[in-house]
Parts: sequence; structure tokens; C-alpha cells
Amino acid sequence: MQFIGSQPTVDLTYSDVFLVPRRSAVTSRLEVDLSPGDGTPATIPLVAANMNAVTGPRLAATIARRGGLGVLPQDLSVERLAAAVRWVKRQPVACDSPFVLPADATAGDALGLLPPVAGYGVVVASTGAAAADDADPAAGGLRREEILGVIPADRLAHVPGDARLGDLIHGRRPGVELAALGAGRDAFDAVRAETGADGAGGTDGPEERDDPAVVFDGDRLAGTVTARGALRGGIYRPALDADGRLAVAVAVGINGDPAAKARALADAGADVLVVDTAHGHQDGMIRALAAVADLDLGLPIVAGNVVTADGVRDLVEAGTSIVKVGVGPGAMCTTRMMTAVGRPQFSAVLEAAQAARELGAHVWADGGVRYPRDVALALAAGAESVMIGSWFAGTIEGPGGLRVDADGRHYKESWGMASTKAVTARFGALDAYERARKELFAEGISSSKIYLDPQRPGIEDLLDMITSGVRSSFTYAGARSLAEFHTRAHVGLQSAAGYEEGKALPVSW
Ligand SMILES: NC(=O)C1=CN([C@@H]2O[C@H](COP(=O)(O)OP(=O)(O)OC[C@H]3O[C@@H](n4cnc5c(N)ncnc54)[C@H](OP(=O)(O)O)[C@@H]3O)[C@@H](O)[C@H]2O)C=CC1
Ligand SMILES: Nc1nc2c(ncn2[C@@H]2O[C@H](COP(=O)(O)O)[C@@H](O)[C@H]2O)c(=O)[nH]1
Ligand SMILES: [K+]
Repeated sequence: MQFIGSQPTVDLTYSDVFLVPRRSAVTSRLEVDLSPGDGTPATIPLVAANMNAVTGPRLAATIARRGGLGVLPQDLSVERLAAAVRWVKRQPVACDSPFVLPADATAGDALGLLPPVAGYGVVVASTGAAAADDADPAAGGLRREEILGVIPADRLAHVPGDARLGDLIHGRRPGVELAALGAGRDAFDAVRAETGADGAGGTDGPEERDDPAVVFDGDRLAGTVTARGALRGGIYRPALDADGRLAVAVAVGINGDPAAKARALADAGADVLVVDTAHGHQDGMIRALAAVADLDLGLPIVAGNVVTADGVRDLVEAGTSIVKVGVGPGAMCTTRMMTAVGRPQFSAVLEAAQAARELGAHVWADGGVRYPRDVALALAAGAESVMIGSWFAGTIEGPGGLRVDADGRHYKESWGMASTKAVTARFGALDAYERARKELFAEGISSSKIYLDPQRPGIEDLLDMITSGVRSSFTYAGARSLAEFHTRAHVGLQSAAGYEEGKALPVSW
């Protein structure tokens, strides 16, 4: 990366800078390979943050299906984390994890899981079967004859809240076979034929629908798929482990016995370990990291957070190959206002990435991403991947409960991992005095509403938006790969007015 024009004399964040277009020999945005070269199984440079409001098993599985990584947060017991890892490993790669409800559940129950939007649906199972499946998730899944059908989520807006789901299914459809779901056009056509979107089964009028179809793997329910999902299957490459299962990362903190926790999670199948604390450049972190690295588990280790070259060097020396960078940029984070500590994120990533490169290590940029452009700029600064928290909390797959505000808008709650809410939960086992001492140091917001974008309510919609923006950034720089982008990116400094000019204008001026 190179600055054009004047060299910066102060530290910068994403809004302070812009990318300059260059002569390019890349003729299509689809020629661009976004894979990070950090030794993880990711094929796109996006990571869902280890926050309780952001990464649960469903979001982790969904982002891995499209090539990113989800980091399950450290604030859960080893047993719960191991169970979450195993759940991700059981999920289908070629279709979506289903939302399943029993036939006697109501439309209102379904709307507690999903907003009434296109592209999603609830699989309805015979009542006893759904209950048995819930009780024993390892039983191998629901059988074909136990599945009554799938109800598109947008249809739920037009039925009474107390309508029984079983009564809303009219006739069984054959479903799609998992084995028939290749990539690209064949899968797309198979889904459209099953859902009637190709015209053969009769559509609901001129507007193209994107209804989900049920997918079976032999005798068992595998999941659901939409035509858009099939299309994505031809564009993205999933992040997989050596056995072809979806990849997942897990965080461990620096207190307790991080090595024992790391070993248990590796045994459960975790693919990447993230050793994480607010102030990563401290002896407690170096001890914890060295203990985890000494296990020699053969997994990539990520550690942070730091914002200086010195911090990078110490963590790499302690055994990490990926350093997580960012103090204070996060949307839920009050560290900069409480402590004055931190560093504008673009410069932090730039300096850390330079130091990491000299040591053969890598950097993940963590926090402060609000637009696709911020991801492009973090990559230009030298990051191998970009971690996103709060933005992903407001998605259907996010672990939070779906809520509706007084105006009928759907949202999920987000909170910081150093907020009073998180600290109270983390130290619930301590006595009241010790807990109160810990709560004194809260450095995060305890509750924030993250609205679902009605046009992009799912994590995959956000991935589409971000990766298409970033693919385009690469071609503007004439880069086919992330390594080329790192060297070819030309960056300029802009005024606040220059940044403002770049925004779209929703109403006339
Ligand atoms: N990227 C960022 O800007 C930040 C991220 N976070 C996130 O919040 C989560 C919780 O992290 P964390 O608060 O570190 O909790 P942890 O449970 O990981 O514990 C941190 C340990 O470090 C000690 N410590 C010393 N100095 C500090 C300091 N300045 N800030 C925090 N701990 C310190 C603490 O002791 P004692 O409590 O006795 O001081 C404690 O033993 C993590 O996921 C972290 O990434 C939190 C803040 C900033
Ligand atoms: N200072 C704090 N930082 C926090 C807290 N919870 C999370 N974080 C950091 O934010 C990023 C995610 O950033 P976002 O802008 O995408 O939301 C996360 O990975 C942590 O590093 C907190 O309570 N305090
Ligand atoms: K902030």
C-alpha cells in the first residue's frame, strides 16, 4: 500500500482515507479471489466477532458456508462451546440449516424466529417427531416422512398469529435431493423447479419469488435452499475443515486455564483458536498465549488486541501467527472515552500489518466497520481478514431474540463484551463484593438496538453486499488477489467534506 500525495502526520481511521483507482488488467469482478493467506480455512476475508450478541452456532455455520469464519465467544462454558462446535460440524454445507417447528406451533411462534421476509421459511415437522429431534440433536435428524413441508416466511405476514402451522401446509412437495445440489446453474434450476419459480409449478404472479425448498439427504432432512442460496453456492467457496465440514473458530480468555480450554475445544473440532483480551499487550496475555501455543495443536492461533508494532512482536514471539488489531473502534466500545486509550483503526492496522509481515505473521482488523468501504480499507492497510461485530448482530442468523419496536421494525439487541451486562454475566459465580469490583471497570454499552435491514435481513445478504463492494475495490486497484491488493492499493487522505461527498443522497438537496 502506498499513500498518494501528502504523507499523513496524524493517525487515521477509515473515514479519513480513500482508495484511488488505477489502471487495471482485471476484466471482471468475478475474477477476483478474496481468500486470505493467513493459514485459516477462510476463503473470504470476513470474521464474525467473538461477542455473545453476534456469533452463535447458526451464524457461525452460515458465514462458514460462504467462506468466512465465526468466532464463538469465550463467555460460555467449555461444555456449551464444545456443543456449539459440534452443532456447526453437523450442519449441511450445500444448503441452509433449517428452522424447524412442530405442526402444532403457530404462525406467531414462527414469527418469533423469522421476520416475514422472502428467502426464508419454516420447515414444519409432525409434532412428536420435532419434539424428539429437539431432545436428541445427535439422533441423526428428522426422517423424510416426518416433514410436512416448508412455509415461506413472508406468507406468515398474511395469516392470523394463532394459525397452526400444520394447517398452513397444503399438499407435500417432493423436495430437492442434497446430492443433486451441485454448484451454479443446475442447483439454481432444480430449486426453481421445486418451488414453482420457473413457471412450471405456478407462481404467485409477476413478482419473482425466492421460496425455500426442503432438502433431503437420503431418508433424512438436510436443510432448506432457495434459488438465491443455490446461486451463492456457485460464487462462494465454503470454509471447510479437512473432513469437509464447516469450519469454526473459538475464543478463549486469558484467565483460568486457557490451555485446558483450548485443548478441549480443539478436541471438539474447533479449527481456529482466538486468545482474546481487551489489553492484549500485557504479561497475562503473553503467559496465556504461550501456554496455548505450547500445546502444539496444529491450529492457527489468533491473539489480541493490540495496536502497536511492539505489541505485534511480543505476541508473535509468544506463539501467535495472527494478531488481532483494534483498541476502541468497536461500536459497543467506550474504551477511548473512558481511558483515552486506543488508536485510529486505519493507522493501527497499517503499522501492525507492516510489523507482522516482517515476522511472517498476519493481522486481523477488529472493529469499527460500518460500510463495505471500511473492509476494503482495512485490507488495503494490510489486514488478512476483517472482524465485524455489531453490524452482524442485526441479522436473522444472529443469536439474539428477534424483537419488534413500536413502529413494527425488527431489531436484535447488541452489547459490548466489557459492558456491565457482560461483566455481570461473566462473573456471576463470584460473590457480590468481587462482582461489584469487576463491574466498576465496564468499558462497553450494555444495550443497543441493531435494526435488521429490510433489504438485507440475513448475514448472507450482508456478505453479498460487502464482498461485492470489496471485489470491486480490488479491480479498481488492478488486483486479482489479496496479496496483489496489499501492494497495489493507493490511498489518499480526505477532508470531512470529501468523505461526506461520497455518501448517497436519499432525498434531494
Ligand atoms: N478491542 C477493544 O477495544 C476491547 C475489547 N474488549 C473485549 O471485551 C471482552 C472482555 O475482555 P476483558 O475486559 O479484557 O476481560 P477478560 O476477562 O479477558 O480479563 C482481562 C484480564 O486482564 C486484566 N487487565 C489488566 N488491565 C486491563 C485493562 N486495561 N482492561 C481489561 N482488563 C485488564 C484484568 O484484571 P482486572 O479486571 O483485575 O483489571 C483481567 O484479569 C473481550 O472479548 C475483549 O476483546 C474489551 C475492551 C476493549
Ligand atoms: N472496548 C470494548 N470493545 C468491545 C466490547 N465488546 C466488543 N468489543 C470490540 O469490538 C469489536 C467489534 O466491533 P464492531 O464495531 O464491529 O461492533 C469486537 O471484536 C471487540 O474487539 C466492549 O464491551 N468494549
Ligand atoms: K467506539
